[in-house]
Amino acid sequence: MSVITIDGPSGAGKGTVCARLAAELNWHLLDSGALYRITGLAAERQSVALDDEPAVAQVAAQLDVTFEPGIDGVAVVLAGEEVTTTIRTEEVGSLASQVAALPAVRDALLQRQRDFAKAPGLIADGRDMGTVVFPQADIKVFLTASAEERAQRRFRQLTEKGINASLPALIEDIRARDERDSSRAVAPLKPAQDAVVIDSTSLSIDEVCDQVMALVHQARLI
Ligand SMILES: Nc1ncnc2c1ncn2[C@@H]1O[C@H](COP(=O)(O)OP(=O)(O)OP(=O)(O)O)[C@@H](O)[C@H]1O
Ligand SMILES: Nc1ccn([C@@H]2O[C@H](COP(=O)(O)O)[C@@H](O)[C@H]2O)c(=O)n1
Repeated sequence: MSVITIDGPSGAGKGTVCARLAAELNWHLLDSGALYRITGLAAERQSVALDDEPAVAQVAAQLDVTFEPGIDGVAVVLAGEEVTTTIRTEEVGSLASQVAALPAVRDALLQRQRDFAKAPGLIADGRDMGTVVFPQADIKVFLTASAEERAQRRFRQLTEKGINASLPALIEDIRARDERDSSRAVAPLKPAQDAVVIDSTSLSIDEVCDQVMALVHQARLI
């Protein structure tokens, strides 16, 4: 059973690339950010203060969540309610990065993430997949891009959905999230020592996927 980890900052293209690779290889997919987003949302809905670490960790440990594959992708169902779109908002992203800074929350989600590793293989998307969750992964990629390019991508993504967005606000938000994710004491966002760094600032999605597939062939995983 092989594992490929793709870590990196928000908007670098991890989710897009991981989904394509998982489909192409017919492997399992772990969107670890979704677990932190769901934890943030569940804590807020249960009126749990985000700085109450034991209480938020309990929310994380007891998440009543299912991932239901369908024609339009994977539906996320929290306590019987579909929250697929809700968890993708910038607001929930911010809740996620707050709860993700709590060590007890990360501990509570660790085994749930490792349980996604099943034959024939797993593509794991996150911030600490190669450093903490799957340190023995066969291939580790750190996918990055400039903050301006990542904000532009997010801006296009939101305006295509008809959602009003401000580019300067998105740049600021992305920088704040990078700072929070990189400076936290536990599992900070950083490339694993043995990661291959891919800067996608001027690469297309296809070019990034081709580079990762070249690593897959080089490692003879398929
Ligand atoms: N190389 C690329 N060139 C242009 N656009 C891209 C590229 N990679 C991804 N995108 C677009 O950028 C947006 C963000 O990509 P994606 O959601 O995959 O990033 P992410 O790293 O998973 O972000 P997050 O961690 O916040 O979920 C999407 O609209 C996607 O289509
Ligand atoms: N392995 C991970 C994944 C995510 N986070 C935190 O969750 C936030 C949301 O993640 P997305 O990938 O869905 O944008 C992210 O900003 C991180 O704070 C994490 O800590 N570890």
